[in-house]
Amino acid sequence: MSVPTDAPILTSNAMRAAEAACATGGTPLADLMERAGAAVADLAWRMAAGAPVLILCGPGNNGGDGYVAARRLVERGVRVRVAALAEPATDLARAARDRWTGPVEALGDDPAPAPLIVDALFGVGLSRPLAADLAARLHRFAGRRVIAVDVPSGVDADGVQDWAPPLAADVTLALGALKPAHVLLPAAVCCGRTLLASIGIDAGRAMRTLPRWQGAAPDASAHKFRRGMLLVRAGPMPGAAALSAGAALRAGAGYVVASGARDVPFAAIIAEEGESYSRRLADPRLGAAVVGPGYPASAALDRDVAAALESGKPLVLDAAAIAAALPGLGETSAILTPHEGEFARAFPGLTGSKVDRTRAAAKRAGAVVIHKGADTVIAAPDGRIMAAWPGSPWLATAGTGDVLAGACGAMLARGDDAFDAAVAAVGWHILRARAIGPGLVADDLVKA
Ligand SMILES: NC(=O)C1=CN([C@@H]2O[C@H](COP(=O)(O)OP(=O)(O)OC[C@H]3O[C@@H](n4cnc5c(N)ncnc54)[C@H](OP(=O)(O)O)[C@@H]3O)[C@@H](O)[C@H]2O)[C@@H](O)CC1
Ligand SMILES: Nc1ncnc2c1ncn2[C@@H]1O[C@H](COP(=O)(O)OP(=O)(O)O)[C@@H](O)[C@H]1O
Ligand SMILES: [K+]
Repeated sequence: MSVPTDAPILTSNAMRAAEAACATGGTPLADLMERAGAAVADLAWRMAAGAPVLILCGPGNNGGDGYVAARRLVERGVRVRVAALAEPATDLARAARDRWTGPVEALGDDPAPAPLIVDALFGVGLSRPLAADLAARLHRFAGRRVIAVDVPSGVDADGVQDWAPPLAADVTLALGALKPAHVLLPAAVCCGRTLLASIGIDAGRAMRTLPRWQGAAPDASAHKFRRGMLLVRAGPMPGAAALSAGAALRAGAGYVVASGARDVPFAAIIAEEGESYSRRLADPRLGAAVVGPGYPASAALDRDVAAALESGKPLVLDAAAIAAALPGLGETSAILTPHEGEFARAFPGLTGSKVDRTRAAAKRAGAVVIHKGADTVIAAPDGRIMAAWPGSPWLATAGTGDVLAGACGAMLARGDDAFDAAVAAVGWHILRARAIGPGLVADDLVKA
């Protein structure tokens, strides 16, 4: 499973708007469909490697892409059959169908499978779950290699509904831009490897997949304080703060103070008595502070969060510190790092896809939100979104969230904009997890 890095993502509505803008700008929609179908054909030609191909066409423009691909594949000498669910229902699809000169079988007659199936039944226009009889028909193709055109048919492209597609894809070719379904669970796992055919649409930069993390080496003028000084506040489970502090050093902070933690992973971490916390917050060299790792809700947490907010420093707020800080967050530059349960508690009543909910939470809080999980979504209050699918499933182990909070602190302490800091920290976290792989424990992210 993979998606292209630093690639645009559009919802179905935004896609239609981009499509319309293209048409207004002088590119007819038929040209877009021709480019889409050509890209599908090119991929199918490579994947078929000489074997026959069966293209399943739906009634809309997704089906239109299928007819174009069929024509293009025949031109390249591939043995192609087409099976249609229904007659084309749009002018574009009808025109594409009319230029396909081969026979069209009926999907309802259960056509024989081929080694490669191209699923061009439904794309962003799916308006309800697939009928049971169609799902049963598609199940019969399971086990063949499958290319999904735009999205696997049956998936809600916007990622709001968790409808399951009957036929998971080996490769999904996203058209114009990725859609939320390519980066959100449960659909993302059904897409296999997602590729992007940009087909000349201007997809903007508001919502994207994570860029590959590339930590720049410190420049010649660097010194420890300029690289960022970070304070990590320990709670009743000081091991969590120790992991955060260690991660911050590894992620590039120049100077890390752990307040109230004794057993820190590196001698280079300044482990201080908890009493010096408020004094440290006032240190003019301090770039940022982390509160929350290993610190359950309590009056003490409330006091520590209040002191952190009072300091005016950029903050990383994790776990119970998120809900504790929200009422007083004001203009504080902050990154909030909830997992699903913490998110639901801190931001009740939000609906829509994980992207919609994370965007709304960032706006409500006026802070950057890293909504963690296998399909991590990062949102800024100004609407910027970054989707981190697929991370590394080896991160599903205790303490890795503490490591992420520390990495966020390092990026904030060096002066990054909070959204850029969150993106860099998530990228660093995933890259390190992938490098370690099987058997990863949170300490490895810090020590390895
Ligand atoms: N964006 C771009 O730039 C480009 C987009 N392109 C392509 O267009 C695709 C979007 O096309 P689209 O809008 O025509 O919708 P599509 O997904 O084909 O399906 C709609 C049809 O399905 C029907 N229908 C819906 N649900 C159903 C169900 N459960 N069971 C049965 N029927 C159902 C629905 O009927 P209705 O809901 O009205 O009953 C309607 O007839 C996009 O994904 C991409 O592949 C490229 O060609 C070029 C550039
Ligand atoms: N299945 C998964 N695939 C990829 N990343 C995951 C998965 N499960 C959890 N993660 C990541 O691991 C981290 C876990 O954080 P969290 O739940 O706060 O753990 P802890 O509180 O024990 O430190 C997050 O960065 C999350 O995105
Ligand atoms: K499809």
